[in-house]
Amino acid sequence: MAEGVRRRRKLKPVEEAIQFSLEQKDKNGLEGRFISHLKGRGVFSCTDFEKGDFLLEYRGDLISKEECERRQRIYHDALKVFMFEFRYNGKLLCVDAARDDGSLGRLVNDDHINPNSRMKTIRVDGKPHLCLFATRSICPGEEITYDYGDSEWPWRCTTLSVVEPSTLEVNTLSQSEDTDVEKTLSVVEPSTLEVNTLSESEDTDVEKLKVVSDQSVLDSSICAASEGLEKVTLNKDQLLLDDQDCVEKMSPVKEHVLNEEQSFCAPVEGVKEVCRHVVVTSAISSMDKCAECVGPVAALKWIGLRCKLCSSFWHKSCYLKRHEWDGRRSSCEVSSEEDELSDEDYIPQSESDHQSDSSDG
Ligand SMILES: C[S@@+](CC[C@H](N)C(=O)[O-])C[C@H]1O[C@@H](n2cnc3c(N)ncnc32)[C@H](O)[C@@H]1O
Repeated sequence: MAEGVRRRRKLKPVEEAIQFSLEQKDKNGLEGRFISHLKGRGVFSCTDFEKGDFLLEYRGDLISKEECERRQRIYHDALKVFMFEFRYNGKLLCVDAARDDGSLGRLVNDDHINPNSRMKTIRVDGKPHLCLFATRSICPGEEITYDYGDSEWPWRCTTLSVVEPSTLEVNTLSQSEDTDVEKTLSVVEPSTLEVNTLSESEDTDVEKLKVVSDQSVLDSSICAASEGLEKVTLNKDQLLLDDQDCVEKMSPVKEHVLNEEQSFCAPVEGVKEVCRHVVVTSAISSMDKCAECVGPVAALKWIGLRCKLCSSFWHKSCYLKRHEWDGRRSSCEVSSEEDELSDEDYIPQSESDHQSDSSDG
């Protein structure tokens, strides 16, 4: 067949995952949307996907356990949820997606009951990448979800919050979404160690290992334990089998302190905000959350305050509730860090600052 008319071979899902990982791009057919004040944003399909299809990469900085610990010390809670820890080749690693680079992988929400995708690690040029693959067919309009792993994620419980009638707000737009229950507890199955070798039509040339965490290491009631993790090892040109070790666990960080005594998945206790914030006025993405009220922001891009060190952002009025700000810089209570930025680094406060204050909290 002549070169010009040779039909391009459809890429296998893992090959596609490599391609998108290398290009640092998201695939067409998916979009981010604001869902509700409780859930924040999510990712939705605008096309049909088949079981096994590559969907998205959870893109961010690939960092070591030590760097992850360091960033956790300075990040606000609202940013820590974007840190995805996982074990790879026996090492604890983290993909830090706290910086909003516009990628969709960081916006995919949890569903432990009926998720439609699963996170796998693929190796590209020697480095692990976290990629989501469909576990069933997905229709246009469906939200993409995966199981964050066994943990007491607050949204998983079923306790209804009691709202005083006097504080009820009439908001026709968000009413239906906000009747979502507030979740405070979850039932967690005890972890067991199991290793399965599975084969799936699309990935027949790779071995997939499923490992659920060892109970001796994890307290299942508090840990973001691993579940259904799969590893696909690849390089740019070739799919390789890699059976020497397996991915033990992966999950977005749920407010963890990582140190040797507490296991990897112990919850944070008494972690103080140590960032001496250096705030500047900044245009904030319409879908980002204020670190203080974790609340909604304006429908359009808004002007708020952003810390240059930890990248948290706030409504100005929210920030001022807890911090001092002279219009140029600010500091948090607990820190020994000196901010050494020059005056040129600060954007003066302007009238346009906090134009979205109406949407506070
Ligand atoms: C990695 S972020 C996902 C994107 C997030 N929804 C946003 O708007 O930025 C993880 C955070 O999303 C929220 N989230 C994820 N799954 C959720 C769910 N099923 N219900 C409610 N909130 C959820 C929680 O606030 C969680 O800390």
